[in-house]
Amino acid sequence: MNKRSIAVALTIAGSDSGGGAGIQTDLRTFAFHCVHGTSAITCITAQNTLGVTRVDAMPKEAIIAQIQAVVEDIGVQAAKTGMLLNQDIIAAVAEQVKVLQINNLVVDPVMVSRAGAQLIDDQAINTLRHDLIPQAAIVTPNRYEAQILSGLEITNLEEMQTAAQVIHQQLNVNAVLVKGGGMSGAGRGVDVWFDGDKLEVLKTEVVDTKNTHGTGCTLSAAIAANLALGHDLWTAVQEAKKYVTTALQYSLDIGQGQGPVGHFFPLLPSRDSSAHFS
Ligand SMILES: Nc1ncnc2c1ncn2[C@@H]1O[C@H](COP(=O)(O)OP(=O)(O)OP(=O)(O)O)[C@@H](O)[C@H]1O
Ligand SMILES: Cc1ncc(CO)c(N)n1
Repeated sequence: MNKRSIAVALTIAGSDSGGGAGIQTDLRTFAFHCVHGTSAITCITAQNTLGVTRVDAMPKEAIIAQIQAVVEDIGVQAAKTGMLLNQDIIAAVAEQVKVLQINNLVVDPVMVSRAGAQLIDDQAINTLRHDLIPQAAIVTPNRYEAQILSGLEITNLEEMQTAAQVIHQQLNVNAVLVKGGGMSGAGRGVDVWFDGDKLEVLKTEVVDTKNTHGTGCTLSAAIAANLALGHDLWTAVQEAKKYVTTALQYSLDIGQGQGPVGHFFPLLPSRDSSAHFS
């Protein structure tokens, strides 16, 4: 049998039982980019469109074993991290990224939900800041995470731009994308990129939907997928931004709360960009 060559990406993240964020969304995003998805599960959330009802952390040895099993045999061209939950897990992941020399790492610093609730404690944030983020090709904080990482309040586009520059400098990270999903008014859905050279505003149309669960995971997974395919970082970010916008246009109206973004649009018989699933 012929061996086919395919790009491989790894997601190090939590499981979302509702299928809208975390590992489930990451693997779907990889698949729809024609990238083979591998995973290291950090925690199991009991979650649906209404929220998270329980979180169980995986033992750190199990997380390390998953990463080693994938990288030492299969190898990965890119990776992303999502929900890492606690300091022990963050430290273990940071150590593996270093030892196994995982390149093209996208760090989605999952710390605060879009609604503004802090998900991990201060010690964990410190370890994220010092041990993991400096190893990233790009870090993708949302508005609230960018506030924590920069120490600045963010209420408008100008403050997003300042925060991106401060994070770049203070955390010694290659590139920063401050995401504007949590902004109101004209800033909603506008992201800011800074790589120490170019300060860019990424803008697509605002999608008017309540079903935005998994936008951050989809964006970071799509950046990783594009990096695995060999695109440069700036191209990967632009492509990923377009991808998440389309996924929002095809978001799924399931459950009683905030439904997830939709990844199935390439499979639909007739694509109507104004259509939402219902
Ligand atoms: N209504 C919207 N219209 C257009 N783009 C949006 C909208 N909501 C979010 N986005 C985009 O989705 C991407 C993810 O940003 P967001 O700020 O939602 O991340 P997050 O808070 O990490 O997401 P999550 O809800 O998965 O935790 C960004 O590119 C953002 O601009
Ligand atoms: C498992 C998981 N990862 C990330 C997020 C952030 O959207 C979430 N809600 N759940």
